[in-house]
Amino acid sequence: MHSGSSKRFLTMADDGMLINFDLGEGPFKAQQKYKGGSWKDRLSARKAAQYNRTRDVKRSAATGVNGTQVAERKEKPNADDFETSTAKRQRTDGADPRSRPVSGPNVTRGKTASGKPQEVISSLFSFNPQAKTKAENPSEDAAPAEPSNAPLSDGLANFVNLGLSTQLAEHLLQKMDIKAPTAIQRAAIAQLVNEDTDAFLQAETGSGKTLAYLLPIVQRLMSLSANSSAPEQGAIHRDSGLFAIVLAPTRELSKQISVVLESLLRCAHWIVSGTVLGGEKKKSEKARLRRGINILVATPGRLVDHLDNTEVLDVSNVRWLVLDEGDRLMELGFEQDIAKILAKLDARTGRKAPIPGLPTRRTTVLCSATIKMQVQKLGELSLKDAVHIQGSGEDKALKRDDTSKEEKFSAPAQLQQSYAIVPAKLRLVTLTAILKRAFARRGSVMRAIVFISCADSVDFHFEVFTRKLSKTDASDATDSTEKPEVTESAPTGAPATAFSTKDNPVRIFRLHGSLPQHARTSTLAAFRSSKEPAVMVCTDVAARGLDLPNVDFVIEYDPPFNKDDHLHRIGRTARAGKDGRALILLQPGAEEGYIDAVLKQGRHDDGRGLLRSDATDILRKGFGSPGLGAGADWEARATEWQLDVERWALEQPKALEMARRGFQSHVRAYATHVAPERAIFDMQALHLGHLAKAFALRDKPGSIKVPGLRPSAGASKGERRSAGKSGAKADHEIPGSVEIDEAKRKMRAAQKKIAGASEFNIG
Ligand SMILES: Nc1ncnc2c1ncn2[C@@H]1O[C@H](COP(=O)(O)OP(=O)(O)OP(=O)(O)O)[C@@H](O)[C@H]1O
Repeated sequence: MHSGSSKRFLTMADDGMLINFDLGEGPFKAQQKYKGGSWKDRLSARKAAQYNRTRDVKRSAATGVNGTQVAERKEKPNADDFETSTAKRQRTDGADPRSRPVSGPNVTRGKTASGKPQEVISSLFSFNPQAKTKAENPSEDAAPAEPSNAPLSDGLANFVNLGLSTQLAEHLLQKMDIKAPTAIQRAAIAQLVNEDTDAFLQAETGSGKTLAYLLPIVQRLMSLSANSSAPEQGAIHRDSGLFAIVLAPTRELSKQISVVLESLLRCAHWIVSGTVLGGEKKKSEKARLRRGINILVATPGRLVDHLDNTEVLDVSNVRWLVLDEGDRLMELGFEQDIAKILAKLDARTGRKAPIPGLPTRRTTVLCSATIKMQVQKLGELSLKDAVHIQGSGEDKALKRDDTSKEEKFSAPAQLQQSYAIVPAKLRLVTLTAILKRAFARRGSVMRAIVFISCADSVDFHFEVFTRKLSKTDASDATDSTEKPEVTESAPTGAPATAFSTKDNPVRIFRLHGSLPQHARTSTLAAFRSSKEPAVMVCTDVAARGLDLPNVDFVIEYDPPFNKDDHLHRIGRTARAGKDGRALILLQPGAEEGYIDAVLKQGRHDDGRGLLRSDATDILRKGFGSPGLGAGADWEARATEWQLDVERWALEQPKALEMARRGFQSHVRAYATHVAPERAIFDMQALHLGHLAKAFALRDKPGSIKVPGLRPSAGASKGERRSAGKSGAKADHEIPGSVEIDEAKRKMRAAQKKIAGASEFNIG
C-alpha cells in the first residue's frame, strides 16, 4: 500500500528526530510489495531494496540532484512511505547528533510552506537517553526467599486453638481448603474472638486479612446461637438485626469480600449476609435490607445513602465495623461518609435491647497492607485503645500511641521483583516484547495484569493489542483478522492479537472506573474465569485488595502515584505463599531515583534481590526470531511492529483520537505524582516528543489537541525547551507550570468525584 504519485524522504534532523518530506518522483522508485516466502525473506528483500534506494539518495545528494530541495507535503501520508526509515540500520543510544554530518536534503522543521503541520517520525533506536545508574544484579544462584504470607506450617497453629469452633474449622478445611492460619490470622483471630478492643490490622498483601477479620465476627455470631438448643431458631436469624458492617473502597472489593463471607456462612446458614454497593439498583437493595441482613458489606457512599433514606435499615445492634483498605478509604475522601456512618452508629447504639451475649460496645477494625498508626485522619474514627495487630513472623500488639517509628511495609518475600530502564520512545514496543515473551510458551504465564495510569491510556493500549494485524505480523499469530475496526462501543475483552501465538492464544481485558458498573463486573468475572491465558490492562481501580486466581505476573507500565500503591499493585501476585513476578518500567534519568527511594525500601532484603533489565534485553528476547537464538533481526522487527501501529493509527481516525487522548491524559496524570516523588517523576524532564512515539503518534506534541480535552496551555505560551538527557536538543514543548497546577487541581477533583476508583480520565 503506497501513494504511488509522490514519495517522501525521511531524514534525520539535528536533534535526532526523523522528519518526512515529500520529494516528488526524483530518484525514487515506487516501492515494491514483497509477497510470498517467509517473513524473514520478505524483510531481507525489502532491506536489499532499501540499501539500493539509500545509496541512490546519497549519490543524488552528493551531486546536488534533489539534495537541496525539500518539497512541501501534499497529501495525507501513506503508511508505506515510512518503510525507508525502518530498514535503515538505526543509530544506537547515546550517539551525538551534532557530530554526525547530515547527508541528503536539508532539514526543515515546524510548518510546511502551506502552513500545515509536519509529521515527526522519530526512529526508535536513536537519541534515547542513557541510564544513569548501573546494574547491580544479584548473583544468579541466590536462594529463593521463603514465602512470607503463606499459611503457617509449624503444626501448632490451628484454628481451633485460636478460638474457632470445630464446626467452623472443619468447614474451612473441607469446603474452602484452608488448613492452617496465616500469621495475621493467628494474631487477629486470637485477639478479636476474645476481646472487644478496636484494632489496626496490618499485614502484607495476600496474607489473608479478609478471613482474619471475618472469622472472628462469624465465630462470635455463631456462638450467640450455639447456646440455643436449635440454633436455626436460636438467638440469631435474619430478623435479629444487623450486627456487623464491612466497608471497602470499591464495589469490586466489596463484592469479593461478600463472596468470601457467603462461603463461610454456608456452615451457619441462619446468619445472613448482604451487600449495598454503588452502581446497583437501590430499590432491590432496599428490598434485601427489608428481608433482613446480619452482616452487611458496603461501599461508604451507598451506605450513607441508605442510612439517610432507608428507614428499615436499623443499625442499633451493630457491634463490629470493619474498614477494609482503611488508608485508601481516607485517601479517596471518604472521611466525611465514614464520620457520618460513625455518628449514626453511635447515635443509635443501645436504642434496642441487645441480644444476650452481644457485646455492649462496638469494635472498629481498620485493615490494610499499608495502614499507618500515625495516620491523623484515623483519629476521627474515634478508635479507643486500638491494638496494632501485625502479621509478621513474630506477633506484635502495639498500643495506639506507639507511633515512635515510621512503619516500613514490604512486598511478599517470595515475589520476584524487577525493574527495567526503558526510554520513552521504546515504551510501547518494550511492553509488547514483555508480553510476547511472557506468552511465548503455553503454560509459562496464565494471567498477567498491566497497570496503566489513566483510563484513556488503558483504552488505547487495549485497542493496540487487539487490533487487526498487518499480514506480516499476522503470520506469527492467530485470530489476526477477527477484530473489527475501532468503534465507539469497544468490547472489554478480545483476543490479544499482538502477543497471541497459534499454540498459545491469549485474551486481553480492560478495566477502569469510567466503564459502566455492569461492564466492570463482567470484565473482572471473565478475566477471573478465563480458561485461556489472559492479560488485564487496567488502572489502579484493580490495585487494591482484589484476589484474582493464578496471577503470575504484574507489570507496572506506568509507575503508581504513590509508593503504597506500588505494594498493593504488585501484591496482586504472590498471594498466600504462591510465587509471582512483578516488573516496573522506569525511564532513564530522574525516574531511576525510584529504585532507591521506593523499590528497595519495599523489600525484606533491602533490594539485594531486585533484578534489573533494560529495553535492549527485553526487545531482543521479545522480537528476536526464535530460530536465530537471540535474533539479530530484533531491531528491525521491533521497528516494523512500531510502524505498523503508527500506520494503524493514521488509517483509522478513531484510533488516532484514542492515541491522542491516551497521550494527553497520560501527561496530565504524570503531573499528579505525590509531592515527595515529584523530583523523580519530573514533568520538566519528560520528553514529550519521545513519549508521543509510545502512543504511536507522529504529531508534534504541542499540536496534539483532542476534542473535549483542554489544549496544552504551554503549547501557546510559556513554551520551554529542556535539555535532552543525552545531549540531544529536546524538541518538545513542555506544559508550563500553570498547566501543571491546573492538571493537579483537576486530578484532585476527579479523585474526589470517582467514588471507589482512584484514576484519571480527564475529558
Ligand atoms: N489460611 C489460609 N490458607 C490458605 N489460603 C488462604 C488462607 N487465608 C487466606 N487464604 C487465601 O489467600 C488469598 C489472599 O487472601 P486475602 O484476599 O484475604 O488477602 P489480603 O491480605 O486481604 O490481601 P490484600 O492486602 O491484597 O487485600 C485468598 O485467595 C484466600 O483464599
